Amino acid sequence: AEPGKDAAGSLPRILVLATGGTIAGQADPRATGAYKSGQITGEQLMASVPGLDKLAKLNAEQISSIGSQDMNDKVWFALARRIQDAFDKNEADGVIITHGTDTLEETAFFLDNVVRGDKPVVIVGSMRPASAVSADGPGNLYEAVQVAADPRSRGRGVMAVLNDKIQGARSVTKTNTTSIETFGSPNDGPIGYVDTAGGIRFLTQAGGFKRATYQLPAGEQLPRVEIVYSHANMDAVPIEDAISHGAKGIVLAGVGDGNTSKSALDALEAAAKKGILVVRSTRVRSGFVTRNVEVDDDKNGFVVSEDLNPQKARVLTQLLIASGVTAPAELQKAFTATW
Ligand SMILES: NC(=O)C[C@H](N)C(=O)O
Repeated sequence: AEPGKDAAGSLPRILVLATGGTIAGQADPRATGAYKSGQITGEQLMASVPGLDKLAKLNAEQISSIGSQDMNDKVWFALARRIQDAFDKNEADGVIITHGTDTLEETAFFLDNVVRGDKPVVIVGSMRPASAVSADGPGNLYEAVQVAADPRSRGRGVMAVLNDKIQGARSVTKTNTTSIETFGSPNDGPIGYVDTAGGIRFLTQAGGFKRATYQLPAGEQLPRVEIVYSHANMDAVPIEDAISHGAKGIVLAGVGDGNTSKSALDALEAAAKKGILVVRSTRVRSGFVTRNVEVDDDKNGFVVSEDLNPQKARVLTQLLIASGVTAPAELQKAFTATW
């Protein structure tokens, strides 16, 4: 069979789940420069890109129409359930999620941890609205379909496809506020490249790491986990605030190797003693937070986030709390990428 086609020569079936974002954004003709996310439906988006029908059989559904700065648990749960249902019933050979870029990495990581099976899930967005000069959405959409439709994409977890790069859910992060070259993987780089004319080149083996999968908690809500951002002259107030608002977990966006001031560390230690899951991450863009080097994690009862940035460490902390994991060794193991 030709690449992307099954033995019968039919095109792969790709389910497109639209959530909004700038990729679906449109400038208001009366306003200069400003635009509103989530104005164009998934159906319209797919119809606007020539040639997609030669790559796959596409079926678009609208899950939400929001800017991803408003992304929430309700949409996350709807996405996870719809994807799992489509895979379990063999309704689709791959899924594409159109999404805003602001929280794209968090949705990618959440789905990477809850969706079972090895069929491709691709998340795609754009930095410019459809109505902008040199809009990047159409090319990103075309490349997203190329990746989702390719059998070599199986067993790679959730992938972010933007601006010719294919990046893994664990490592991808937004690195620039406005540039179309914004998504990067500071620790390990992309897992592949895609070009609308030249096709796909993967740089890593499929199935490179086996992610755990967590059950979706009942209801539409993940436990409250706060991120506390450390800085010079840091005190305990933000941690005390998190505790007073019922946080079940606190992620430290620490300075350097996931560190913070003595008074803040003492407050985090007190929180851990109260049964709040404390995870040390870092505001630093690359590297790994190392256990028991600058901070005595064993004594304090802390977990380190390894290579996960604060916003992703928060997602995993929520899933661990929701799954009732409490053993320190199990909590720490969950943060270590097994590849
Ligand atoms: N480029 C974008 O998609 C930005 C937009 N605020 C969003 O995240 O939905």
